[in-house]
Amino acid sequence: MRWRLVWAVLAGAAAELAGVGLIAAAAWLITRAAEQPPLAALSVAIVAVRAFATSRGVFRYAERLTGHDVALRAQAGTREDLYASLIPPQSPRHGGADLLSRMVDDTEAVQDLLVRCLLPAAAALITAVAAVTIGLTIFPPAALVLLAGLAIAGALLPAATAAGARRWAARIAPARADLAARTADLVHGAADLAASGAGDRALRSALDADAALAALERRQSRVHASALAFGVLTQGLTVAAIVLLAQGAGVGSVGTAVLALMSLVAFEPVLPLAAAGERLTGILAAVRRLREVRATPPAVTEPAHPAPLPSAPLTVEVRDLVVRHAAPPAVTAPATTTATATATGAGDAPHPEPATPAAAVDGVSLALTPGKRVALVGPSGAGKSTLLAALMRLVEPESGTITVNGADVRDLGSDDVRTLMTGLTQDPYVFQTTLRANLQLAGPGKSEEALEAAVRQAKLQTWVRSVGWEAELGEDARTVSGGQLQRLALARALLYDPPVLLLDEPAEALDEQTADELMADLLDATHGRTTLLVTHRLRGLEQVDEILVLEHGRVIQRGTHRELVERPGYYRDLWESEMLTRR
Ligand SMILES: Nc1ncnc2c1ncn2[C@@H]1O[C@H](COP(=O)(O)OP(=O)(O)OP(=O)(O)O)[C@@H](O)[C@H]1O
Repeated sequence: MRWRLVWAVLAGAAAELAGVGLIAAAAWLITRAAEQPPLAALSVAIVAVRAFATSRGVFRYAERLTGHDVALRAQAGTREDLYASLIPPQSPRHGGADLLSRMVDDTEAVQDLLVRCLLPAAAALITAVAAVTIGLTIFPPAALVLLAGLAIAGALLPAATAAGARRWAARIAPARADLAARTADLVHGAADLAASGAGDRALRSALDADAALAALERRQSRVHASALAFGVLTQGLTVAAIVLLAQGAGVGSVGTAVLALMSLVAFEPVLPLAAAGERLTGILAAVRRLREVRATPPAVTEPAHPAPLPSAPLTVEVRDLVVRHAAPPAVTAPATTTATATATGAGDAPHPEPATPAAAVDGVSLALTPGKRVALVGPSGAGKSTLLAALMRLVEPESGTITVNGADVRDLGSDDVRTLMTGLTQDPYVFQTTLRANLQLAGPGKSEEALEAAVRQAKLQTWVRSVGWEAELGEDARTVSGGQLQRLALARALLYDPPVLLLDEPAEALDEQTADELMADLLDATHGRTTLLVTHRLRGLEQVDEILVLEHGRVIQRGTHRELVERPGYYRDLWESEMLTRR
C-alpha cells in the first residue's frame, strides 16, 4: 500500500509539473518566436512542448489509476475491519440506519481522504516548490510573490474553509443521521404507521428533517463557493503583481511571459485544496464515527487461551447468576438544538449520570443434567431471555458462574459455547435467500431427511410443500408470516441439534390450536434432549422435569407442574386463567 501511495503521489506531481513545464516552454516558444530567431534556436523548445504535452496525459492516467487503486483498497480494508468488528456481539450494538450510513457513507469518506485530500495536497506541494524554484532562477522577487500567493491559496484558505466547514459538519452529520433514521422508519414501519394513522405525521417529520438538512447544506455550499472565488481572486492578483513587478524591473517580455503563465498554471493543483480542506472536516468526522464502531467493546470478554470444549453428555450448572444490562445511552438532542446549545455554551452543562438499572437476572441457580428439560416461565421482563443470552455468551454476567461439565464458560471461546448451547432466539431473522438455504444455515452438510424431519417437527411441512424448498424469502420477511417465521427458526434450531437446546418462546405468534400442536410436538421432539424452554403457555409442561418461575430476575417458585399447581402463587394463577380461557 505504501509504495502504491508513493507512486500515486509521484505520478500526480509529475502530471502537474509537466503542465507547468508545458506552459513555461510554450510561453517561451511563442514570445521568442515573435522575435523571429533562426528555427534551430527554437527546436529544443518545440521538442519540450511536445514532450510535456504527451507526458502530462500519461502521468495523469498513471496517477488516476494508482490513486484510485490505493483508495479503493483502503476503502475495502476499512469495510473489512468494520465487518470484523461487528461479528462478535457488541454491547451496546450499533444498528439500523445509523450503522448503514456508517458502513456506506463513512467508508467512502476514507476513499475521499486519499483521492481528494492527501494525493492532491502532495502533488500541489511538489508543483508549488518546482514553480517557485523556476521563478527564483528567472526573477527572485516574482518567485517570492508567487510563494505568498500559493501559501494563501494552498494553506491559509484550506485551513479557513476547514474551520468554517467544521461548524457545519458538526450539525450536518446528526441532521443527516436524523433524516436517514426517519426515512428508515417510514419504509420499514410503513404498515404500522398506516395502521395507527400516524403516516402523515411521520412523513411530515421526515420532510422537516429533510428541509433542515437542505438548509444546512445550502449554507455550507455558500462557504464553499466563496472559498473557490477567493482562491481564483488570489490567483489573479498574484499573476498581476508578478507581471507588474517583472515589467517594472525590466525582466523582458520572454521572462515576464514565462513567469506569468507558469504562475497561472502553478495555481491549478493548489486551488482545489480549498474544497479539500472543507471536505477534510467531514472525512475526519466519518473516520471518528468508524473508529467508534470499531472501538465498541464486545459484549463478553474472550479468554486469551480458550480451554478445550467439554464433550457430551453435558451438565450445565448456573450458580447465583446476576446479569445487569448497561443503562440505555442518553437520548441526544435533535441536531438544531445541539448546535444552538453549543453556540450559547448551554451544551457544556453536565449530563445527569444515568441510574444503574436493576439486575435483569438476580441470583438464579439451576442445573441442566443430560436429558433434563427445564421450563422458564414468568411475566414479561422477568429476565428469561437474558438468562438464555448469558448461557449463549451474548451478555457478560455481573457475578455468579455458568459451568459446563465443571468448566467455567468464561474460560471457553464464546463461539465454542454457542456450539454447545444454542437454539431459538427471541427475534429470529429470515435471510434473503431460498427456504432451503435459510434452513441449511444451521447445518450445511445435513441430509435431505434431516431437513424434512426438522420441518416436520416444527410443523412447517404444509407450508414448505406449498411454496417449495427453492422459494425466495424476503429480507424483511414480508413473504413469511409471523408464525411461519417462528417455526422456520425453530426448524433451524432443531436441525442444528446442539447438545443443550435453548428455546425462547417457540409458540409465540401462533394461533391457539397450532401453538398447542407445536408445543406437543416440541415436547415429543425434545424428549431425552437437554432443553431449556422459555414459554408463556403452561399446557404440556407436566412433561418437563423442572419449572422455574422468574419475577424481577429472581426465582420465585420452582418445582414440577404437579407441585406448582398445588401451591398458591403465580404459576397456579396463570394455570387457572389459562384453563379458564380455554373453556
Ligand atoms: N439489551 C438490553 N439492554 C438493556 N436492558 C435490557 C436489554 N435486554 C433486556 N433488557 C431489560 O432486562 C429486563 C429483562 O428482559 P428480558 O428480555 O430478559 O425479559 P423476558 O422475561 O425475556 O421478557 P419477555 O417475556 O417479554 O420476552 C427487562 O427489564 C428489559 O427491559
